[in-house]
Amino acid sequence: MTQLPESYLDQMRSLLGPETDAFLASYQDPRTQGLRFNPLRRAVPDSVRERLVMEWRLIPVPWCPSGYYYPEEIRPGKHPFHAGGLYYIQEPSAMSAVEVLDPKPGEIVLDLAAAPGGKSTQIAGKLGGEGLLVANEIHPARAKILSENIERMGAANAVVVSASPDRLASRFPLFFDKIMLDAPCSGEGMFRKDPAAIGEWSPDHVVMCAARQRDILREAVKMLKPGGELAYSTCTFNRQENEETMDAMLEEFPELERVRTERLWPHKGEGEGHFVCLLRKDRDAVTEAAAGPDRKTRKGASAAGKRPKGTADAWELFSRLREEAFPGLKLRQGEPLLFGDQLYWLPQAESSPFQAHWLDGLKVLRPGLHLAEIKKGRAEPAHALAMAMEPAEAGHSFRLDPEGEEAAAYLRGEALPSPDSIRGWCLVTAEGCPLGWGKASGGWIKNHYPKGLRLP
Ligand SMILES: C[S@@+](CC[C@H](N)C(=O)[O-])C[C@H]1O[C@@H](n2cnc3c(N)ncnc32)[C@H](O)[C@@H]1O
Repeated sequence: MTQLPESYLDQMRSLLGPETDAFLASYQDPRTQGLRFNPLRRAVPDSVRERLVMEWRLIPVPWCPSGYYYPEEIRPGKHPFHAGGLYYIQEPSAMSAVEVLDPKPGEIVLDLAAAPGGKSTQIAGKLGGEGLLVANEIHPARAKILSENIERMGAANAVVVSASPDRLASRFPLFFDKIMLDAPCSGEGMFRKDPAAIGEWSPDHVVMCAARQRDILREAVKMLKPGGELAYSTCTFNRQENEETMDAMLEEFPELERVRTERLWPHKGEGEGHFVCLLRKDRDAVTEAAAGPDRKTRKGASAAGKRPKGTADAWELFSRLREEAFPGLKLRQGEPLLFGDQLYWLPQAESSPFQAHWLDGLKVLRPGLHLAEIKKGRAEPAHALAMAMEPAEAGHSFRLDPEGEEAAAYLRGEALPSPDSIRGWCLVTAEGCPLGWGKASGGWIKNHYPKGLRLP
């Protein structure tokens, strides 16, 4: 491993005292690998997960009930269950922050620095389809990966945007019950996993990261409802970016209180380093901002019962497709929304309506669940819809053995032979996990697995 900078070693000695040797010795340990099962895959029998736990020698992660360590030689990212969103591969310590935030079904949650989506997909799993997740990532290319991961895991009630924190704060003052801020940091906890990160580290970089974190936190506080909770996390060890950043926020915002702080250390548990602190905003906090986004419904904005004509026509075409191909489809509270020729289902939380025009002017990667592409006089089902469905909702589901050659062929984009009796759209599944769409005719299933996702 690359030599650690002397100033970093000094910092760790003053932070850890007599524990420093044990900490430094942990750099010689192999890095840990983790995966987290997706609670949204309700149709997958428990026996399937139990079998994987046995066959892959998975060991539970103590701080995350759905998390497991897996041995280095297992390659879960290459298995069809990964494409089917049965689990998300995530560094085990990183699973702790959402457990501390503890989102509940029905809540309105923001993940402010969300790509590639470890914490967002964990939040979506805990919401269980009820409530709303706004997942934001400032860098557009990373936001695309975030959106793909949210789609793969079948989260129907997630909106994905790419905005700076101040831009988002001006749209959503006092709107969120819970906020996750997994902040950009100096990444000291990643040195073992990613030795290249060592080269980017310097005391000045720590100072810059701490200043940036405080700027982002100020915007996060503006978006938190009175009584709401904010989990701040980093994968770094120094006090400036952790305790001192929290102290500065508590001093600046008297309406905040510290609920709990957790630190995970590589020499004390199995995993890289992580810091998490949960802050709560006083229920009676007096704020100057008006609660919630601008509530005026603008002309042309979608609102239940007053759909613009384009949306109404697209919804009609989608309804025909739904009747024919997935009559059992259950959509939670929400409303249809047409973006160009793409039809989405804008999710709604019971406690607070979300209006489409609040997204105007923001870079939106996904204004909710992508239902269909509208083509001339017909609707074609979206891949995201397949991933958010259970097999029982589809008119036809075509079951593949996840270990078999046909599942691999489907994920490579190949057509599959099918019984003559099946015609039309069918959901391709593996042990209750959706993989994507196929369209059957004449004894073959035409492959509709997206080209960009196909495996070599
Ligand atoms: C630690 S990573 C987030 C990891 C993510 N939460 C997960 O669990 O997969 C921090 C993210 O913050 C983003 N970021 C960088 N600068 C930012 C800024 N000024 N405001 C908001 N986010 C920023 C980075 O692009 C990066 O994706």
